[in-house]
Amino acid sequence: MAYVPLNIDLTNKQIKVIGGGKIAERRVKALLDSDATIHVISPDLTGNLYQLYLDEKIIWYKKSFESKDLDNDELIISATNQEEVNDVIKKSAPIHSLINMVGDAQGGNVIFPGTLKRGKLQISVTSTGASPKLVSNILNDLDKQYPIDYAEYVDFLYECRIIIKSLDLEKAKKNQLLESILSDQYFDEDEQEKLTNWLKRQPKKRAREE
Ligand SMILES: C[C@@]1(CC(=O)O)c2cc3[nH]c(cc4nc(cc5[nH]c(cc(n2)[C@H]1CCC(=O)O)[C@@](C)(CC(=O)O)[C@@H]5CCC(=O)O)C(CC(=O)O)=C4CCC(=O)O)c(CCC(=O)O)c3CC(=O)O
Ligand SMILES: NC(=O)C1=CN([C@@H]2O[C@H](COP(=O)(O)OP(=O)(O)OC[C@H]3O[C@@H](n4cnc5c(N)ncnc54)[C@H](O)[C@@H]3O)[C@@H](O)[C@H]2O)C=CC1
Repeated sequence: MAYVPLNIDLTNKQIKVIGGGKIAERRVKALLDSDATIHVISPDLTGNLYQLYLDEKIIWYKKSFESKDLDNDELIISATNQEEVNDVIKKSAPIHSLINMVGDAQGGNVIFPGTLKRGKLQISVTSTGASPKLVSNILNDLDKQYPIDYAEYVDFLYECRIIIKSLDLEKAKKNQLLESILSDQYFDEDEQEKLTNWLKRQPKKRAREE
């Protein structure tokens, strides 16, 4: 089975996480920024999940899973430590749902990659279940390669790209500019400022059309 990498917007979607242990907590943390509604079904919760429940970041059903618990869920995360329960969850999932089986890489239709985040830059790595530890090692290497302040650097690139797109230039010239802003000198904030100011002074596309 081949898994296709996609980045998904889950705003206002309904997510059910079944299980309240360590891995459920990891998934909930990965989903917290998504503005989805997160329901957790589990007789117990880790301390951190319980705090998220108190803070009203998640909705908690203090109970064991039953088939009827799944209805309009766009994403289901099966994260109990009971294989039989995980099997029932999989069988009860509505046909259209995305389902992640944390204990069986190929059992669901969604795999959570390991992710390194630097603001708008996200690097996701998966081995499709072959070796989570390899994924972890690769993420550690990437962590050293892309320091924390990369988030600001990526914001700078984003700002430049918006301006460059608006300029009165041939496509080839724009591509050249987009390439040149990747030069190491622009890791420096003063250089960044000089360049953005210069770009802002260049003639805009619309100015000529008018
Ligand atoms: C399919 C997937 C789940 C999904 O899609 O949700 C999955 C499945 C399983 N993991 C298992 C075990 C371990 N997982 C880790 C670590 C991570 N696992 C992650 C992802 C995934 N793990 C998904 C695809 C991964 C891929 O791309 O290949 C990471 C990358 C991201 C994350 O979880 O957030 C995170 C590193 C994050 C980081 O370091 O930052 C460690 C290492 C450790 O904890 O040190 C171990 C113990 C060592 C070992 O067993 O190898 C087991 C056996 C369970 C058992 O034996 O009971 C299964 C079940 C199975 O074998 O299928
Ligand atoms: N994806 C990954 O990286 C990893 C996945 N795993 C897999 O994930 C599974 C869960 O691991 P952990 O979170 O560490 O286990 P855990 O023991 O910390 O948590 C299991 C949770 O499931 C709940 N649960 C049990 N029966 C239930 C039921 N009938 N209905 C609702 N909730 C129920 C428990 O109350 C508990 O909250 C493991 O069995 C393993 O197969 C394990 C390690 C890493």
